[in-house]
Amino acid sequence: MFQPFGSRLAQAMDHHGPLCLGIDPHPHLLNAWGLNDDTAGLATFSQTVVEAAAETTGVAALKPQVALYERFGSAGFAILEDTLQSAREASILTIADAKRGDIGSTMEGYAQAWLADGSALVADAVTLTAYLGYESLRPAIDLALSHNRGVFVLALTSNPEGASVQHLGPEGDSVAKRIVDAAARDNATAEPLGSVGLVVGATVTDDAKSLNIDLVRANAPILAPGYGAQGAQAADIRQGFGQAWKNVLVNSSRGILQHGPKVADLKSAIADARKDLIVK
Ligand SMILES: O=C(O)c1cc(=O)[nH]c(=O)n1[C@@H]1O[C@H](COP(=O)(O)O)[C@@H](O)[C@H]1O
Repeated sequence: MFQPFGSRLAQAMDHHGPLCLGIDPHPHLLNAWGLNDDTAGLATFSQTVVEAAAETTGVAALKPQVALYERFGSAGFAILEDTLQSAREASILTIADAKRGDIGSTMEGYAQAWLADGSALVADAVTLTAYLGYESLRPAIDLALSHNRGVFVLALTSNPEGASVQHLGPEGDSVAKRIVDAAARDNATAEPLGSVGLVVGATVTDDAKSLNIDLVRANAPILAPGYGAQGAQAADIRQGFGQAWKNVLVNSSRGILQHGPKVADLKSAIADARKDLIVK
């Protein structure tokens, strides 16, 4: 793992395409897969998704949704650790979707949990929220960069409520724009792609334009959830991101997971999504 996260992700996207498969073990999905909503069901679900991703070309990264493990307490975290480990063994990049954020001194603890060598929960990258200010995330950003890992900072989220905070600010200087501009500074010299990623929902690309946000200059991997279950369509996402599309990692969770529990069916859903997202 000698290359920066941004380079490793760029390589994975060149090979697999732009799909990030979210591992979101919702109770209703466990039930639909014929599993109990318990830790045994959680473990089977998670291992099946990793197996499907490992057996096919098309998944540039796996993004386990931490909340849906956390609901089982320490037993859920143990399964998350195993899931991250299995993905590592299959050489698939992992993004822990933990959405962490805190004052700098205690942010260091979250950074150690998700980004430090040897931590049981270590992932290639973690999602962060900058509500306490972008610079409060510095311990995680610095640890990520020094350990060839990455972060994805929420900028413009896919949910309709996000605008009530993220669009605030004088014209041309919204909260979201400030976050993107701050990431751009951290990524300024990185090639081919920075390791300080941004989350920009696939459903809100119009907002990025109207808020005058320059996603190309950010030189950031852009995690774009909203494809599939939240309704964003591939052609609109490509068009919406414009020149920044080459840096976009499109997440789909329920849209693909609903095709389980058979590995073969998950693999064909992955192949369909890949085909849908890639323009030849
Ligand atoms: O950080 C995220 O991944 C995220 C940010 C965002 O703006 N919107 C969003 O949906 N997500 C996550 O992306 C996944 C979307 O799942 P599906 O709607 O089932 O594809 C969930 O795990 C969400 O928590």
